[in-house]
Amino acid sequence: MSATAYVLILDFGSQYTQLIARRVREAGVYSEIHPYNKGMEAISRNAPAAIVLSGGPASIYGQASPQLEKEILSAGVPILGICYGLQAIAHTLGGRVEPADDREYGRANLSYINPNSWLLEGIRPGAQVWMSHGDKVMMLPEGFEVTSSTEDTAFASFESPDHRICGVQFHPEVVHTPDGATILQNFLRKIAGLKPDWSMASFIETTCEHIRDRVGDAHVVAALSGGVDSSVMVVLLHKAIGDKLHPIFVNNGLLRKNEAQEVLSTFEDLGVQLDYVDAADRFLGQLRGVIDPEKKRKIIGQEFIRIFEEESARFPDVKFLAQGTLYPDVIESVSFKGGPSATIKTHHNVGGLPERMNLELIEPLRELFKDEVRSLGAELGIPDSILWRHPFPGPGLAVRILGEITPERVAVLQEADAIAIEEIRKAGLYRNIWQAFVVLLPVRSVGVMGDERTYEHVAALRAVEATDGMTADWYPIPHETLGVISNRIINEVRGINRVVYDISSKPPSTIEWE
Ligand SMILES: Nc1ncnc2c1ncn2[C@@H]1O[C@H](COP(=O)(O)OP(=O)(O)OP(=O)(O)O)[C@@H](O)[C@H]1O
Ligand SMILES: O=c1[nH]c(=O)c2[nH+]cn([C@@H]3O[C@H](COP(=O)(O)O)[C@@H](O)[C@H]3O)c2[nH]1
Ligand SMILES: NC(=O)CC[C@H](N)C(=O)O
Ligand SMILES: [Mg+2]
Repeated sequence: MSATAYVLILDFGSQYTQLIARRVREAGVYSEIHPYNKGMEAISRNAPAAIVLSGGPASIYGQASPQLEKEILSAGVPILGICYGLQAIAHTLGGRVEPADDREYGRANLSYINPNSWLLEGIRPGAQVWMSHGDKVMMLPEGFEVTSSTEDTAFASFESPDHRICGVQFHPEVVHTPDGATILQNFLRKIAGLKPDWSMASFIETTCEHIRDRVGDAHVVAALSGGVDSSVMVVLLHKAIGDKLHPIFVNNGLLRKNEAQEVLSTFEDLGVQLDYVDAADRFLGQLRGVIDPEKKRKIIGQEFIRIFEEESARFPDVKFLAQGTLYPDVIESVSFKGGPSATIKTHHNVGGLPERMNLELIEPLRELFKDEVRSLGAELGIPDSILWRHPFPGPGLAVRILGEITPERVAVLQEADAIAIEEIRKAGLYRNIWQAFVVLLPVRSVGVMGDERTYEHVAALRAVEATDGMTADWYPIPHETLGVISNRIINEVRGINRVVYDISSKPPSTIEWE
């Protein structure tokens, strides 16, 4: 994205890092998230107009805690430290950070605001802010000025004499800090002098330019599932490089009922030529006897890549593989060294990739969230019927059949899932729900059907609401609809005699069961 002024966000492992990126984009400025220890590398590659240091779970004075690269502070770029980021600035410049006697979590109010503050311009004393810290700055670096305090925290924010380095102990990126957007705007506009000129339209333009530069005369194969992300990615790349793009759609035998036919006809209508690979036997063969969820994911990730490599031999000069990877796929799969965020599950398209791969990756949506991808898709003119499909994971029904995957179990789950979705659509709920599906449990229970004893599988219905999939709550489908779904599944699908409803949120559960 070399032509665009951007904000470099250095991630110290906060749960909110991705929210910072969003807020910056919402303020009309492009941003990129990099690991905390790769800041200088990013700066030397492409100088940012401003830097934000995220929060993080560690204590800056602790052994092996993620440290701020000292040169960042003298790079001449305006810097905003948030929570751990503020503590890192104070610690690195000779201030003092210590464990607090009174830890502060949740609501707090700024009892004092320094009228000289550039960052807090327009914010009134008493403003609510959201806190989440157990450590405190006890002494400021030389020359720095305190710009606000709460009852428990003397140094709730500070600024350097020239106002270009500042920090806030509270979290301006969360909605519970009502003035957070103003504070971030003050930083971006007043302190860093950035203009709000980033939009989805400019994203399309710069991304296309960037892809054309990178690809040159080479050809690109694209992994297309027919889902939201890869459909948007394919249309974007097609705009950038035209016929040098070869989308490949793989039937891994783990798709939903009739999905392969539907995807083929949708893209035929859109006038996009697909390379269709029916590899159901290959995937199901590899997965035989495997029950460990992480093993399933890795096997599927590797098999996908092998197929893409094999297929790419059918086209001339293929050097790249394009995928519809999004930011949440990355953050939940990767944990970088010394750091902070944990691996939750290996998304097949990120951590599931084999170590040696002959194709270079192109992932133009890697920094975006699903709702942003949907608005990008709308900007590209993609129909709502594609953009508003529920997300469906690449490993497909493999992570919804707990225990061993067999062709019979796949068929049972496909039927049950199709009934649930059909009834959810009929009830007019499809678009209110982020994702709904059925999970087949490796548990059997006793039932009675037509005076006969049955001993069959239990199915779980899951429906969640979310905006980006990073957090989610279970969706309250009305009892009447639940009743119809359960009734139809038990009556129409042989092999299931009991349906339960999953009422867990994420966290502490996840959306998929594996
Ligand atoms: N059956 C498939 N054939 C080819 N590529 C696939 C397939 N399934 C997944 N992929 C690749 O893996 C990526 C990640 O899958 P993921 O499910 O997150 O995205 P999606 O399918 O494009 O969108 P959605 O999240 O809406 O389902 C896809 O963007 C695509 O590049
Ligand atoms: O393409 C994908 N490959 C995967 O390996 C994968 N695992 C989870 N998901 C989807 O990601 C979102 C969050 O899921 P979890 O709460 O289960 O982690 C939900 O939308 C999941 O469906 C995946 N998508
Ligand atoms: N949210 C944060 O960044 C917390 C920073 C640090 N771990 C503390 O507890 O004070
Ligand atoms: Mg998908």
